[in-house]
Amino acid sequence: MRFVKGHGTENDFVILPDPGGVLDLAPGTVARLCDRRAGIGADGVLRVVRTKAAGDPAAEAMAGEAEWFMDYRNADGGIAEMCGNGVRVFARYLVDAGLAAPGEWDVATRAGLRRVTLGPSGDVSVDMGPPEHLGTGRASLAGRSYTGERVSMGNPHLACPVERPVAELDLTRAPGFDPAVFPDGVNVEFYRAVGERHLEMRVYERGSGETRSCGTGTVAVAAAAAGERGGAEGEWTVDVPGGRVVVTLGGGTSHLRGPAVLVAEGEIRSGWLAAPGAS
Ligand SMILES: N[C@@H](CCC[C@H](N)C(=O)O)C(=O)O
Repeated sequence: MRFVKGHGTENDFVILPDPGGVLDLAPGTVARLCDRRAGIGADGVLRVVRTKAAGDPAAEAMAGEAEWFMDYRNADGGIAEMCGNGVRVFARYLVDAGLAAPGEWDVATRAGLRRVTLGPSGDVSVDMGPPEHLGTGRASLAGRSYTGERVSMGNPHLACPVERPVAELDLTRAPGFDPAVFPDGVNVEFYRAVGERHLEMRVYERGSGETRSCGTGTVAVAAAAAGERGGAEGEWTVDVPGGRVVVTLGGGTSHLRGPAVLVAEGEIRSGWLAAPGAS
């Protein structure tokens, strides 16, 4: 099976081209592919499938509007509704592979259609839809409790403001949260203002652990920070361990812009896929 490796601000993905939807992507297979020692290594998998062949009625209902469906999986094999860096890398892959033209078009995702804008090379921008503010929530980390804003970007986030530099946080363990408040789990972001409309952020992602960036998370923290300042719309810069993205809030939606890089491509040995360790 062919694969491509890519990343958006070092949030990295194994891209699996499966236009006809023939691939049986079991959670264990995804986890093995994402394993950084025994597999290729990544924060998640992007299966590139034609919307009409996605094998999911909700996805196939978008076939008239989007040719391609982003079937995103977390590193643990679990399914997530949306991935902001993933959709940008997905779009870059489609253009690079000649499967879509540079310009503006919709990608189908489990969270609905997402409009991407890209040239033949360079940054990719995506309309992420309106951040949904759901009130406050709490997380715990290293014996401390944090209050944040619950934000849905199609997937669940808890955006927690902190006073100290985010580099000082210990994210080697998962933050605690109340499963009654977050029955499907949650991506927990910690952010701090470092300038005017300028934030730094670290994240512990549901299903992937600490990653070096989370696109939906950067929009969630920008939306939370804007909410604290009375709904400040416009451009927000968000620094993450893997680089920098720009979030624009306004017009009843949000946009995420940043790099999307294809790094390598190759062939996954079919013997390894069938029986890892045996080939
Ligand atoms: N890294 C992604 C988010 C991936 C999904 C997330 N872990 C979840 O389970 O919701 C991004 O760039 O948005």
